[in-house]
Amino acid sequence: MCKSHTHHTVQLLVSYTQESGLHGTNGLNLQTSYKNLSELRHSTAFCMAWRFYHLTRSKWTSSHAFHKKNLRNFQSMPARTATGAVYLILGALTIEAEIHKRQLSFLYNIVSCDNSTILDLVDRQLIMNMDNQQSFFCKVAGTLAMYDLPSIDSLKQQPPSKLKWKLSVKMALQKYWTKFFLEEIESKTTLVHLDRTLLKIGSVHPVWTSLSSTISDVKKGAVKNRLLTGTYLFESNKHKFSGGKESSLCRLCGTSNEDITHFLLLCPALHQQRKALFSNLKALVCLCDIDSEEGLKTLKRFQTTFGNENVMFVKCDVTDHDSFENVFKQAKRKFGVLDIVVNNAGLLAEDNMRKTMMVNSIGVIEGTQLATHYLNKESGGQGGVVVNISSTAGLTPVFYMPIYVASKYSIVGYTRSVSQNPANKERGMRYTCLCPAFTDTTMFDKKWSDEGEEPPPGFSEEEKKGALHLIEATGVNTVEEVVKGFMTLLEVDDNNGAVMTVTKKHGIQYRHGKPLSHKL
Ligand SMILES: NC(=O)C1=CN([C@@H]2O[C@H](COP(=O)(O)OP(=O)(O)OC[C@H]3O[C@@H](n4cnc5c(N)ncnc54)[C@H](O)[C@@H]3O)[C@@H](O)[C@H]2O)C=CC1
Ligand SMILES: CCCCCC(=O)CC\C=C/C=C/C=C/[C@@H](O)[C@@H](O)CCCC(=O)O
Repeated sequence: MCKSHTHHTVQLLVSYTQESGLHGTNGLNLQTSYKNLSELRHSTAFCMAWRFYHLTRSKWTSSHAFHKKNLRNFQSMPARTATGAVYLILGALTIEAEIHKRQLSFLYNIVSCDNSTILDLVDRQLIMNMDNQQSFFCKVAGTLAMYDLPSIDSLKQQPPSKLKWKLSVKMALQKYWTKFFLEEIESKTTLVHLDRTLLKIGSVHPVWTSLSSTISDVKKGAVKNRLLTGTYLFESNKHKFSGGKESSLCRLCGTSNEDITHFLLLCPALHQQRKALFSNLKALVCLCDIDSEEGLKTLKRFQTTFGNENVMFVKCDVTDHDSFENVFKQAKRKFGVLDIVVNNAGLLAEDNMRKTMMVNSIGVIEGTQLATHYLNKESGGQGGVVVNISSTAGLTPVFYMPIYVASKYSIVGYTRSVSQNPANKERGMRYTCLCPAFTDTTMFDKKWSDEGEEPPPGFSEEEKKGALHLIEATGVNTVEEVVKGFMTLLEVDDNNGAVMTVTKKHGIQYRHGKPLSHKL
């Protein structure tokens, strides 16, 4: 069969097979489906031909495109899906790698055979033809180098067992292409919900392996896959893309805009499904506060929601190193692994400069250092995220609370600086900063809005007036609004160094743009 004939025949065969029911959404388990197609493709003369012939650039390009399209179709992924995700989720090799695999197997067969005529021919080729780009030996030498495999000479001198060679080739190909695609998807914002640690060429992502083969389950898998790869179209996307012509309201509940947060966490119409799914998830929370009375009240509430065993309270003073470290020790003892630390303790006491700086500034720095030690991959942790609670008063001067402002500015500068540490990547650490404006909490006491009350300690009547004026101008966040910003900081995993404000007027905003890589 001539090579163009082979190429065309294989493309046709594959297309017919997909249309005749091999496709995952027709009810056949996707893994089985992909395996069958690979077998089919490999059993034809396709690879036999390709391992020797020099294909034209356009044939290569069309083969790559054809192969990728097949993998996308299998997984019901739209054309806009990031290439790396198409391969990594199915764990599939590229067509180039498939051909390399066969090329290397063929090489092994000839260099390890005991036919002296063939071996002489190999020697002659190695002397005469290594500069000829079209020669099999020249090509295969390049393939060996690409995958960091032993040279032809060393293979000839000490051929490993066939099994060992097959295994080395498989591992080398998987390693190379996993790295290649992980690098390719690193900066893809559409893939923020995809856990990189589950992606490996050679193994199928749980989004496919966790499904049964029923048609409805395979279809659900396709939706999950689109959510993971950022290609699912929510009503809010349709609204945006249609220039406002289509509604952004969720079709299930009809009350809020449909985006990923609404769909996964908030939509009341999906409450039952969520309850069933989330009941298996454990939210392990360690609360700590200097005020044990309030702390224990909150513990009770959390126990009702998350279960007695999943929450704990440790009394602590964040200005005291040992007291603060004790929280990390106790939490680690009970829960095993720590992955999120929120440095939230703070106070407003303009009449006590030292206390303000100790709690709001030193306390946060201490908490960040302890978190780095207890979460860090290099010191036995699994990596994680630190959220430091500053304030909009950490970004703008406020004349009547300069000490509070100083303490909150320091958190922004400190968090942005530690986030630039080049070691964070290896350590698996990221650091973020949340800056809410006035928010309806205990700290935002009645005295700020009630004209009849005395000004708070450390404030004159004049300063209180200034505060009320500012509060009126900026508005007061609800706790839920701040929580939404907080959850976004936790969930978006490429936001190391992010500083987020939450204000009544503008909602969630990132400040300072995307953090720059280390500038010094
Ligand atoms: N409520 C608001 O308008 C805003 C608050 N923030 C910040 O949010 C954080 C939380 O504040 P809120 O919930 O509003 O106030 P809150 O007063 O309810 O919470 C602060 C907590 O910190 C604890 N704390 C104080 N000193 C401590 C110490 N030495 N060791 C351990 N715990 C200590 C307090 O006991 C209290 O439970 C604070 O850092 C605050 O500065 C930021 C912007 C706006
Ligand atoms: C009253 C209870 C305690 C106060 C706790 C706070 O931290 C509240 C925030 C304090 C001051 C807020 C100032 C807000 C200023 C606005 O102009 C704001 O919109 C500016 C935001 C700064 C920025 O985006 O760069």
